[in-house]
Amino acid sequence: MAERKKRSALFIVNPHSGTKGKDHIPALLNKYLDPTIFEWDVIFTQYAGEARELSNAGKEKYDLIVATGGDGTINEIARPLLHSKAVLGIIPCGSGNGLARHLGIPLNQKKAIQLLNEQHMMVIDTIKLDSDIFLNVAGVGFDAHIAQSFASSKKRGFISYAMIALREIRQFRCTDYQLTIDGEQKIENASFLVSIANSSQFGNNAHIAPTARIADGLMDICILRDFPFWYYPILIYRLFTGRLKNSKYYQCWQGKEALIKISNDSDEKFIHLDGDPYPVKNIINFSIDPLSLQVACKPASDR
Ligand SMILES: Nc1ncnc2c1ncn2[C@@H]1O[C@H](COP(=O)(O)OP(=O)(O)OP(=O)(O)O)[C@@H](O)[C@H]1O
Repeated sequence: MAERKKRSALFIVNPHSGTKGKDHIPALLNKYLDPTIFEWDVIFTQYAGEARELSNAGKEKYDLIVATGGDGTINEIARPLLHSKAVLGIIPCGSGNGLARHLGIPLNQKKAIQLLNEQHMMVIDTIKLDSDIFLNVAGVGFDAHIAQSFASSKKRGFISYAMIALREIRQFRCTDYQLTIDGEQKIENASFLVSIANSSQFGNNAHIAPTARIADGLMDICILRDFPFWYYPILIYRLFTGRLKNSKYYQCWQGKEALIKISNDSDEKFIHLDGDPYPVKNIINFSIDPLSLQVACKPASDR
């Protein structure tokens, strides 16, 4: 009987992501990835941006390209894979793991590898802005400000992120944003942040868009208005329990296109895309790219 052709997989490991070491990943793959289904290569990145180059070079050769890192690593690897035949896999090793959590991919690395053996996948939306894309959440305001500080911090992980947020909250100044969704103007006053969400959470179960669906052809556009300092603990509680919708400082819309205009006198310098900071322009145009990426995940009934 003819032997079934094996699926080829490339594991791209970001040693810089999250707080845990990654040296054990090749041994874990040897132990738990099914060699009757897959043949595979493993590459550790040497610098930021290399994951994207490796993914681009590998997308014709490999059936599956697996991001072994956090949302920033996933973003880099996914960019060349849009509308291609290659499937994105995820072994969550980041600080927040927002997309993996949304998709129900186990945070346990052994279980995440075993899930790849099951060969389930779904097709998800992604969101475009100029020449960039993101898969999970992007935004301007406080979260972009924190993303910038976090990127230059030597320590990763949730505790480091939370410490930076606590330090920065007191001196942070809100900005005036004009927000237009599908041609209709929604707000033009001060906001603490504006988030564009494809999935429901930033990571670490911080649900900025609790009802967002990742394959519905829509993005969720959420704002948090300026709030008094005493409200901060209540906000954190609502964020982590998926109850932001009940807050009078929160509003969320859905749409296919969104335009954010940042006021000229703002000192806003960054936007974050999947948690990584980029220089921001005064006018940002987002549009949904429906069902543009294949991702290995649990069957719908198990999510
Ligand atoms: N070898 C490397 N050296 C330094 N930085 C790297 C390297 N490989 C990738 N990077 C960069 O590391 C950054 C952080 O990675 P990533 O976002 O995956 O982890 P994280 O921030 O800890 O997790 P999360 O995004 O889930 O919170 C990314 O911007 C990525 O471009």
